[in-house]
Amino acid sequence: MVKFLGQEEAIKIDQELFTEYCFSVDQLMELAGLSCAVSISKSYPPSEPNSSPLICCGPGNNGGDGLVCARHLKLFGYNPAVYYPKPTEKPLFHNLTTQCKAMDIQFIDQLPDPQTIDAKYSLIIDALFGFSFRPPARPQFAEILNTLQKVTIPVCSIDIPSGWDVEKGCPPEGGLQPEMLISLTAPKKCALHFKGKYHYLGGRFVPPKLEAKYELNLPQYPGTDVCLKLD
Ligand SMILES: NC(=O)C1=CN([C@@H]2O[C@H](COP(=O)(O)OP(=O)(O)OC[C@H]3O[C@@H](n4cnc5c(N)ncnc54)[C@H](O)[C@@H]3O)[C@@H](O)[C@H]2O)[C@@H](O)CC1
Ligand SMILES: [K+]
Repeated sequence: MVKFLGQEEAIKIDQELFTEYCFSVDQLMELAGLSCAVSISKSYPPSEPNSSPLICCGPGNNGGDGLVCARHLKLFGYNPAVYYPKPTEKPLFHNLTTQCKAMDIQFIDQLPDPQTIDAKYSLIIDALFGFSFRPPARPQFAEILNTLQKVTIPVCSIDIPSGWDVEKGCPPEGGLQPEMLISLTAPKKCALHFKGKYHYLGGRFVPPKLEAKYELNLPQYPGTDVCLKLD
């Protein structure tokens, strides 16, 4: 069985990819975001009427995956919009935002109320927080999560359902219940509590020696695919 990572282990693997293997964040983020877009296209094909995902991006690298994913979804024929309430100053994030805007992806300044979200969009892509999140969410994001909990369109979470404890899962007071989860690199322990329909693995960039060192026991990706549906 594939290994479900604890928070510290996920952070350690991430660090090792950058230090020992000399990947840049841009490289891994591009592969992660692409695998998210491909996974989403398999579960929610762009040919379905009104294929307008709203990608909610947080302040860290999980948000960056969301921006990359938005760009690829646009190329796949979707009409994505982005909500990015706390943009990061770093050049990488500035570039990703510029690329999206240059491709006519709409950025919205305010998150509408749940009813308006349901009427305007087909899917929420939750790229708010990944494996570095520590609950509880601070007020600005607690409010955003509270709104997203009330929408009835499906939610697809990238790496971690935002607001969840990376290891223990959904907080006792309630949280997002995504229909789809895309685990990147390897699933984290919270994914054991995921009850949605589609669980994908993406981020096909783990060097075999690193996989062996951490005994990730990753399933075999089919052929040249960048993602894989887990049972
Ligand atoms: N090596 C990997 O596995 C890769 C990871 N990537 C992505 O990077 C993610 C991890 O990114 P980061 O380490 O930047 O962290 P996150 O994106 O998980 O979040 C960090 C940000 O959230 C804020 N934050 C943390 N707790 C908060 C709270 N309680 N309330 C409000 N804000 C809070 C922090 O201040 C920081 O700005 C992964 O989950 C994955 O999506 C990919 O981009 C590329 C490869
Ligand atoms: K997320």
